[in-house]
Amino acid sequence: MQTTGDTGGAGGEGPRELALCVLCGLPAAGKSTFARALGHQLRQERGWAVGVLSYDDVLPDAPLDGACARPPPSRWKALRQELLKYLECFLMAVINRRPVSAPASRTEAMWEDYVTCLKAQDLVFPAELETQSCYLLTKTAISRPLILVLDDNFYYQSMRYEVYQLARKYSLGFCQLFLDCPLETCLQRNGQRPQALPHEIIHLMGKKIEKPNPKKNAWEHNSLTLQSPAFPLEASLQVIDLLLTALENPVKYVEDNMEQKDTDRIICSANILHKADQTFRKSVSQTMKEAKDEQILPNNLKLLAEELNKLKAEFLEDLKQGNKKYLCFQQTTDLSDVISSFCNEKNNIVQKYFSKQH
Ligand SMILES: Nc1ncnc2c1ncn2[C@@H]1O[C@H](COP(=O)(O)OP(=O)(O)OP(=O)(O)O)[C@@H](O)[C@H]1O
Repeated sequence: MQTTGDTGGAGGEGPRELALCVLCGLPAAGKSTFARALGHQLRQERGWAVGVLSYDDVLPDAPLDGACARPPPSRWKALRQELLKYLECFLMAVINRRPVSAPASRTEAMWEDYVTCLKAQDLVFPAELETQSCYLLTKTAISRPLILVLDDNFYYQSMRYEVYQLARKYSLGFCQLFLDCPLETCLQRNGQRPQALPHEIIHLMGKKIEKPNPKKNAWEHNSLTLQSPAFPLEASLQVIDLLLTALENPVKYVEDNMEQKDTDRIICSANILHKADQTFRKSVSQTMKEAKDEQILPNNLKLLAEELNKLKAEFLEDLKQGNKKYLCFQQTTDLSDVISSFCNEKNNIVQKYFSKQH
Protein backbone atom coordinates (compact mmCIF):
# COMPACT_ATOMS: atom_id res chain seq x y z
CA MET A 1 0.00 0.00 0.00
CA GLN A 2 1.31 3.42 -0.85
CA THR A 3 0.89 6.47 1.25
CA THR A 4 -0.20 9.88 0.09
CA GLY A 5 3.08 11.32 1.35
CA ASP A 6 2.28 14.84 2.38
CA THR A 7 -1.34 14.52 3.28
CA GLY A 8 -1.43 18.15 4.27
CA GLY A 9 -2.43 19.18 0.76
CA ALA A 10 -1.29 18.13 -2.70
CA GLY A 11 -2.51 21.27 -4.38
CA GLY A 12 -2.45 21.99 -8.07
CA GLU A 13 -4.14 18.80 -9.21
CA GLY A 14 -7.49 20.45 -9.82
CA PRO A 15 -10.87 19.10 -8.80
CA ARG A 16 -11.10 15.35 -8.61
CA GLU A 17 -13.98 13.19 -9.76
CA LEU A 18 -16.00 12.03 -6.86
CA ALA A 19 -19.55 10.67 -6.82
CA LEU A 20 -22.03 9.25 -4.38
CA CYS A 21 -24.20 6.41 -5.61
CA VAL A 22 -27.26 5.45 -3.54
CA LEU A 23 -28.31 1.84 -3.89
CA CYS A 24 -31.88 1.20 -2.84
CA GLY A 25 -34.41 -1.60 -2.84
CA LEU A 26 -36.25 -4.05 -0.63
CA PRO A 27 -34.39 -6.28 1.82
CA ALA A 28 -32.84 -9.28 0.03
CA ALA A 29 -33.32 -7.62 -3.35
CA GLY A 30 -29.63 -8.33 -3.94
CA LYS A 31 -28.15 -4.90 -3.22
CA SER A 32 -25.03 -6.04 -1.36
CA THR A 33 -24.37 -8.80 -3.89
CA PHE A 34 -24.76 -6.28 -6.69
CA ALA A 35 -22.60 -3.66 -4.95
CA ARG A 36 -19.75 -6.13 -4.48
CA ALA A 37 -19.88 -7.18 -8.14
CA LEU A 38 -20.10 -3.56 -9.28
CA GLY A 39 -17.15 -2.55 -7.13
CA HIS A 40 -15.09 -5.39 -8.56
CA GLN A 41 -16.05 -4.52 -12.11
CA LEU A 42 -15.30 -0.80 -11.75
CA ARG A 43 -11.91 -1.44 -10.18
CA GLN A 44 -10.91 -4.05 -12.72
CA GLU A 45 -12.31 -2.65 -15.92
CA ARG A 46 -12.24 1.07 -15.28
CA GLY A 47 -9.45 1.45 -12.77
CA TRP A 48 -11.72 3.53 -10.56
CA ALA A 49 -11.53 3.62 -6.81
CA VAL A 50 -14.69 2.30 -5.20
CA GLY A 51 -15.88 2.36 -1.64
CA VAL A 52 -18.96 0.29 -0.90
CA LEU A 53 -20.49 1.37 2.35
CA SER A 54 -22.87 -1.33 3.41
CA TYR A 55 -25.01 0.02 6.22
CA ASP A 56 -25.54 -3.51 7.50
CA ASP A 57 -21.80 -3.82 8.14
CA VAL A 58 -21.54 -0.63 10.10
CA LEU A 59 -24.83 0.06 11.83
CA PRO A 60 -25.64 -2.03 14.87
CA ASP A 61 -28.00 -4.88 14.11
CA ALA A 62 -28.45 -6.23 17.59
CA PRO A 63 -31.96 -5.65 18.91
CA LEU A 64 -31.58 -2.58 21.08
CA ASP A 65 -35.11 -2.53 22.32
CA GLY A 66 -35.31 -6.28 22.59
CA ALA A 67 -38.34 -6.43 20.34
CA CYS A 68 -37.33 -5.99 16.73
CA ALA A 69 -34.42 -6.81 14.49
CA ARG A 70 -33.21 -3.21 14.40
CA PRO A 71 -33.13 -0.24 16.76
CA PRO A 72 -36.36 1.74 17.13
CA PRO A 73 -37.02 4.22 14.27
CA SER A 74 -35.84 7.44 15.96
CA ARG A 75 -32.60 5.79 17.12
CA TRP A 76 -32.20 4.20 13.70
CA LYS A 77 -32.56 7.58 12.01
CA ALA A 78 -29.99 9.12 14.36
CA LEU A 79 -27.54 6.30 13.62
CA ARG A 80 -27.97 6.69 9.88
CA GLN A 81 -27.32 10.41 10.21
CA GLU A 82 -24.27 9.71 12.33
CA LEU A 83 -22.97 7.46 9.59
CA LEU A 84 -23.42 10.26 7.08
CA LYS A 85 -21.29 12.45 9.36
CA TYR A 86 -18.57 9.81 9.21
CA LEU A 87 -18.89 9.78 5.45
CA GLU A 88 -18.58 13.55 5.43
CA CYS A 89 -15.31 13.29 7.40
CA PHE A 90 -13.94 11.03 4.70
CA LEU A 91 -15.20 13.27 1.89
CA MET A 92 -13.64 16.36 3.44
CA ALA A 93 -10.36 14.50 3.79
CA VAL A 94 -10.42 13.48 0.12
CA ILE A 95 -11.39 16.94 -1.08
CA ASN A 96 -8.82 18.75 1.06
CA ARG A 97 -6.17 16.01 0.88
CA ARG A 98 -5.98 15.79 4.63
CA PRO A 99 -5.99 12.90 7.07
CA VAL A 100 -9.36 11.57 8.10
CA SER A 101 -10.16 12.70 11.60
CA ALA A 102 -12.81 11.06 13.65
CA PRO A 103 -15.67 13.31 14.68
CA ALA A 104 -15.51 14.30 18.32
CA SER A 105 -18.92 12.88 18.95
CA ARG A 106 -19.09 9.29 17.77
CA THR A 107 -20.28 5.82 18.64
CA GLU A 108 -16.93 4.10 19.05
CA ALA A 109 -17.89 0.63 17.78
CA MET A 110 -19.65 2.11 14.79
CA TRP A 111 -16.72 4.36 13.93
CA GLU A 112 -14.36 1.38 14.12
CA ASP A 113 -16.58 -0.66 11.82
CA TYR A 114 -16.74 2.26 9.45
CA VAL A 115 -12.95 2.65 9.34
CA THR A 116 -12.55 -1.12 8.95
CA CYS A 117 -14.79 -0.89 5.92
CA LEU A 118 -12.65 1.91 4.40
CA LYS A 119 -9.41 0.09 5.22
CA ALA A 120 -10.63 -3.15 3.66
CA GLN A 121 -11.21 -1.26 0.42
CA ASP A 122 -7.77 0.34 0.42
CA LEU A 123 -9.07 3.85 1.02
CA VAL A 124 -7.42 4.68 4.36
CA PHE A 125 -4.70 3.37 6.62
CA PRO A 126 -3.75 4.22 10.20
CA ALA A 127 -1.42 7.18 10.79
CA GLU A 128 2.08 6.31 12.01
CA LEU A 129 1.38 7.08 15.60
CA GLU A 130 -1.49 4.74 15.47
CA THR A 131 -4.16 6.77 17.10
CA GLN A 132 -7.64 5.44 16.92
CA SER A 133 -8.96 8.69 15.56
CA CYS A 134 -6.65 9.61 12.68
CA TYR A 135 -6.20 7.86 9.35
CA LEU A 136 -4.36 8.76 6.19
CA LEU A 137 -5.78 8.47 2.71
CA THR A 138 -4.28 5.85 0.45
CA LYS A 139 -3.07 6.72 -3.02
CA THR A 140 -6.05 4.79 -4.35
CA ALA A 141 -8.41 7.16 -2.57
CA ILE A 142 -6.99 10.30 -4.13
CA SER A 143 -5.55 9.37 -7.46
CA ARG A 144 -8.51 8.45 -9.63
CA PRO A 145 -12.26 8.77 -9.96
CA LEU A 146 -13.78 7.66 -6.73
CA ILE A 147 -17.28 6.21 -6.44
CA LEU A 148 -18.82 5.74 -3.03
CA VAL A 149 -21.71 3.30 -3.14
CA LEU A 150 -24.12 3.55 -0.22
CA ASP A 151 -25.83 0.21 0.24
CA ASP A 152 -29.00 0.33 2.30
CA ASN A 153 -32.75 0.04 1.68
CA PHE A 154 -33.23 3.83 1.40
CA TYR A 155 -36.93 3.15 1.03
CA TYR A 156 -38.08 6.70 1.77
CA GLN A 157 -37.01 9.43 -0.61
CA SER A 158 -36.20 11.58 2.44
CA MET A 159 -33.46 9.08 3.34
CA ARG A 160 -31.94 9.43 -0.09
CA TYR A 161 -32.33 13.19 -0.02
CA GLU A 162 -29.95 13.39 2.92
CA VAL A 163 -27.26 11.87 0.72
CA TYR A 164 -28.12 14.23 -2.10
CA GLN A 165 -27.69 17.17 0.26
CA LEU A 166 -24.24 15.92 1.09
CA ALA A 167 -23.40 15.70 -2.61
CA ARG A 168 -24.67 19.23 -3.08
CA LYS A 169 -22.75 20.57 -0.13
CA TYR A 170 -19.46 19.41 -1.64
CA SER A 171 -20.41 19.61 -5.34
CA LEU A 172 -20.10 15.87 -5.86
CA GLY A 173 -21.67 13.63 -8.45
CA PHE A 174 -24.88 11.96 -7.34
CA CYS A 175 -26.88 9.06 -8.71
CA GLN A 176 -29.33 6.41 -7.57
CA LEU A 177 -29.69 2.76 -8.48
CA PHE A 178 -32.96 1.12 -7.60
CA LEU A 179 -32.93 -2.67 -7.61
CA ASP A 180 -36.50 -3.53 -8.45
CA CYS A 181 -37.01 -7.07 -7.23
CA PRO A 182 -40.45 -8.74 -6.92
CA LEU A 183 -41.63 -9.06 -3.33
CA GLU A 184 -41.98 -12.84 -3.70
CA THR A 185 -38.35 -13.18 -4.81
CA CYS A 186 -37.17 -11.06 -1.87
CA LEU A 187 -39.19 -13.18 0.55
CA GLN A 188 -37.82 -16.36 -0.92
CA ARG A 189 -34.19 -15.15 -0.84
CA ASN A 190 -34.64 -13.79 2.63
CA GLY A 191 -36.00 -17.14 3.80
CA GLN A 192 -32.81 -18.82 2.69
CA ARG A 193 -30.53 -16.49 4.65
CA PRO A 194 -29.09 -17.62 7.96
CA GLN A 195 -30.30 -14.43 9.65
CA ALA A 196 -33.58 -13.92 7.87
CA LEU A 197 -35.61 -10.81 8.58
CA PRO A 198 -39.20 -11.35 9.71
CA HIS A 199 -41.29 -11.57 6.54
CA GLU A 200 -43.72 -8.94 7.84
CA ILE A 201 -40.93 -6.36 7.71
CA ILE A 202 -40.37 -7.02 4.04
CA HIS A 203 -44.12 -6.91 3.36
CA LEU A 204 -44.35 -3.61 5.21
CA MET A 205 -41.39 -2.13 3.38
CA GLY A 206 -42.91 -3.30 0.09
CA LYS A 207 -45.93 -1.13 0.89
CA LYS A 208 -43.94 1.86 2.11
CA ILE A 209 -41.14 2.01 -0.41
CA GLU A 210 -40.92 5.23 -2.40
CA LYS A 211 -39.12 4.40 -5.61
CA PRO A 212 -36.95 7.10 -7.18
CA ASN A 213 -39.31 9.43 -9.00
CA PRO A 214 -37.39 11.82 -11.27
CA LYS A 215 -40.64 13.27 -12.63
CA LYS A 216 -41.67 14.43 -9.19
CA ASN A 217 -38.26 15.19 -7.69
CA ALA A 218 -35.85 17.06 -9.93
CA TRP A 219 -32.97 16.03 -7.70
CA GLU A 220 -33.65 12.34 -8.50
CA HIS A 221 -33.15 12.83 -12.23
CA ASN A 222 -29.97 10.78 -12.32
CA SER A 223 -31.57 7.49 -11.31
CA LEU A 224 -31.69 4.06 -12.87
CA THR A 225 -33.99 1.15 -12.11
CA LEU A 226 -32.61 -2.34 -12.60
CA GLN A 227 -34.95 -5.29 -12.73
CA SER A 228 -33.82 -8.08 -10.46
CA PRO A 229 -33.34 -11.07 -10.32
CA ALA A 230 -31.43 -10.86 -13.59
CA PHE A 231 -28.95 -8.04 -14.06
CA PRO A 232 -28.09 -8.55 -17.71
CA LEU A 233 -24.92 -7.35 -19.37
CA GLU A 234 -26.73 -4.42 -20.97
CA ALA A 235 -27.54 -3.27 -17.45
CA SER A 236 -23.90 -2.87 -16.63
CA LEU A 237 -23.50 -0.52 -19.59
CA GLN A 238 -26.42 1.50 -18.29
CA VAL A 239 -24.87 1.55 -14.83
CA ILE A 240 -21.54 2.79 -16.19
CA ASP A 241 -23.42 5.45 -18.08
CA LEU A 242 -25.21 6.51 -14.92
CA LEU A 243 -21.96 6.73 -12.97
CA LEU A 244 -20.17 8.62 -15.73
CA THR A 245 -23.04 11.09 -15.86
CA ALA A 246 -22.73 11.58 -12.11
CA LEU A 247 -18.96 12.01 -12.25
CA GLU A 248 -19.12 14.44 -15.11
CA ASN A 249 -22.02 16.47 -13.73
CA PRO A 250 -21.48 17.16 -10.07
CA VAL A 251 -24.46 18.63 -8.28
CA LYS A 252 -24.14 22.36 -8.60
CA TYR A 253 -25.53 25.33 -6.80
CA VAL A 254 -27.65 26.17 -9.83
CA GLU A 255 -29.68 23.01 -9.14
CA ASP A 256 -30.37 24.47 -5.77
CA ASN A 257 -31.96 27.42 -7.52
CA MET A 258 -33.93 25.15 -9.81
CA GLU A 259 -35.23 23.30 -6.82
CA GLN A 260 -36.11 26.55 -5.15
CA LYS A 261 -37.92 27.58 -8.31
CA ASP A 262 -39.84 24.28 -8.28
CA THR A 263 -40.82 24.92 -4.69
CA ASP A 264 -41.75 28.54 -5.40
CA ARG A 265 -43.83 27.44 -8.36
CA ILE A 266 -45.71 24.89 -6.27
CA ILE A 267 -46.37 27.43 -3.54
CA CYS A 268 -47.37 30.01 -6.11
CA SER A 269 -49.73 27.53 -7.83
CA ALA A 270 -51.33 26.69 -4.50
CA ASN A 271 -51.80 30.38 -3.73
CA ILE A 272 -53.33 31.04 -7.13
CA LEU A 273 -55.73 28.14 -6.75
CA HIS A 274 -56.73 29.39 -3.35
CA LYS A 275 -57.29 32.90 -4.66
CA ALA A 276 -59.31 31.62 -7.64
CA ASP A 277 -61.38 29.37 -5.40
CA GLN A 278 -62.27 32.27 -3.12
CA THR A 279 -63.17 34.54 -6.03
CA PHE A 280 -65.38 31.89 -7.69
CA ARG A 281 -67.11 31.16 -4.39
CA LYS A 282 -67.86 34.81 -3.80
CA SER A 283 -69.16 35.21 -7.33
CA VAL A 284 -71.40 32.13 -7.05
CA SER A 285 -72.79 33.16 -3.71
CA GLN A 286 -73.51 36.70 -4.97
CA THR A 287 -75.33 35.26 -8.00
CA MET A 288 -77.35 32.91 -5.80
CA LYS A 289 -78.35 35.85 -3.64
CA GLU A 290 -79.51 37.76 -6.74
CA ALA A 291 -81.39 34.72 -7.96
CA LYS A 292 -83.24 34.47 -4.65
CA ASP A 293 -84.09 38.17 -4.84
CA GLU A 294 -85.49 37.49 -8.30
CA GLN A 295 -87.66 34.85 -6.62
CA ILE A 296 -86.52 32.01 -8.80
CA LEU A 297 -88.38 28.83 -7.91
CA PRO A 298 -86.71 26.67 -5.25
CA ASN A 299 -86.26 23.75 -7.61
CA ASN A 300 -84.57 25.96 -10.19
CA LEU A 301 -82.48 27.59 -7.51
CA LYS A 302 -81.17 24.15 -6.60
CA LEU A 303 -80.37 23.34 -10.24
CA LEU A 304 -78.67 26.72 -10.70
CA ALA A 305 -76.50 26.18 -7.63
CA GLU A 306 -75.49 22.75 -8.94
CA GLU A 307 -74.57 24.11 -12.36
CA LEU A 308 -72.56 26.99 -10.92
CA ASN A 309 -70.68 24.75 -8.52
CA LYS A 310 -69.91 22.38 -11.37
CA LEU A 311 -68.59 25.30 -13.43
CA LYS A 312 -66.45 26.43 -10.50
CA ALA A 313 -65.03 22.92 -10.07
CA GLU A 314 -64.20 22.69 -13.79
CA PHE A 315 -62.39 26.02 -13.77
CA LEU A 316 -60.38 25.02 -10.70
CA GLU A 317 -59.47 21.71 -12.28
CA ASP A 318 -58.37 23.48 -15.46
CA LEU A 319 -56.21 25.77 -13.42
CA LYS A 320 -54.73 22.89 -11.48
CA GLN A 321 -53.86 21.01 -14.64
CA GLY A 322 -52.63 24.11 -16.42
CA ASN A 323 -55.14 23.25 -19.16
CA LYS A 324 -56.20 25.05 -22.27
CA LYS A 325 -55.93 28.79 -22.33
CA TYR A 326 -54.75 28.97 -18.72
CA LEU A 327 -51.64 27.04 -19.51
CA CYS A 328 -49.56 30.04 -18.57
CA PHE A 329 -51.10 30.47 -15.16
CA GLN A 330 -48.18 28.82 -13.45
CA GLN A 331 -45.96 31.68 -14.50
CA THR A 332 -48.35 34.45 -13.55
CA THR A 333 -50.36 35.58 -10.62
CA ASP A 334 -52.80 37.52 -12.81
CA LEU A 335 -56.18 35.82 -12.68
CA SER A 336 -58.20 38.51 -14.48
CA ASP A 337 -58.59 36.52 -17.74
CA VAL A 338 -59.67 33.41 -15.89
CA ILE A 339 -62.14 35.31 -13.74
CA SER A 340 -63.69 37.18 -16.63
CA SER A 341 -64.03 33.92 -18.55
CA PHE A 342 -65.67 32.33 -15.52
CA CYS A 343 -68.08 35.25 -15.19
CA ASN A 344 -69.05 35.04 -18.88
CA GLU A 345 -69.87 31.35 -18.61
CA LYS A 346 -71.64 31.93 -15.32
CA ASN A 347 -73.76 34.68 -16.87
CA ASN A 348 -74.79 32.36 -19.72
CA ILE A 349 -76.04 29.84 -17.17
CA VAL A 350 -77.76 32.46 -15.03
CA GLN A 351 -79.46 33.89 -18.12
CA LYS A 352 -81.18 30.54 -18.76
CA TYR A 353 -82.75 30.52 -15.32
CA PHE A 354 -83.69 34.19 -15.31
CA SER A 355 -85.38 33.88 -18.71
CA LYS A 356 -87.30 30.78 -17.49
CA GLN A 357 -88.59 32.95 -14.69
CA HIS A 358 -89.97 35.70 -16.85
N1 LIG B 1 -29.19 -12.05 -8.68
C1 LIG B 1 -29.39 -12.93 -7.70
N2 LIG B 1 -29.87 -14.16 -7.98
C2 LIG B 1 -30.11 -15.05 -7.01
N3 LIG B 1 -29.85 -14.83 -5.70
C3 LIG B 1 -29.36 -13.64 -5.35
C4 LIG B 1 -29.11 -12.62 -6.33
N4 LIG B 1 -28.65 -11.55 -5.69
C5 LIG B 1 -28.60 -11.86 -4.38
N5 LIG B 1 -29.02 -13.12 -4.18
C6 LIG B 1 -29.11 -13.79 -2.89
O1 LIG B 1 -30.15 -13.16 -2.14
C7 LIG B 1 -29.78 -13.02 -0.78
C8 LIG B 1 -29.84 -11.55 -0.41
O2 LIG B 1 -28.85 -10.87 -1.16
P1 LIG B 1 -28.19 -9.52 -0.64
O3 LIG B 1 -27.65 -9.70 0.73
O4 LIG B 1 -27.28 -9.08 -1.72
O5 LIG B 1 -29.49 -8.61 -0.59
P2 LIG B 1 -29.65 -7.15 0.03
O6 LIG B 1 -30.58 -6.44 -0.86
O7 LIG B 1 -28.33 -6.53 0.25
O8 LIG B 1 -30.34 -7.46 1.41
P3 LIG B 1 -30.43 -6.52 2.71
O9 LIG B 1 -31.07 -5.25 2.29
O10 LIG B 1 -31.32 -7.29 3.63
O11 LIG B 1 -29.06 -6.35 3.20
C9 LIG B 1 -28.38 -13.60 -0.63
O12 LIG B 1 -28.50 -14.90 -0.12
C10 LIG B 1 -27.86 -13.62 -2.07
O13 LIG B 1 -26.96 -14.69 -2.28
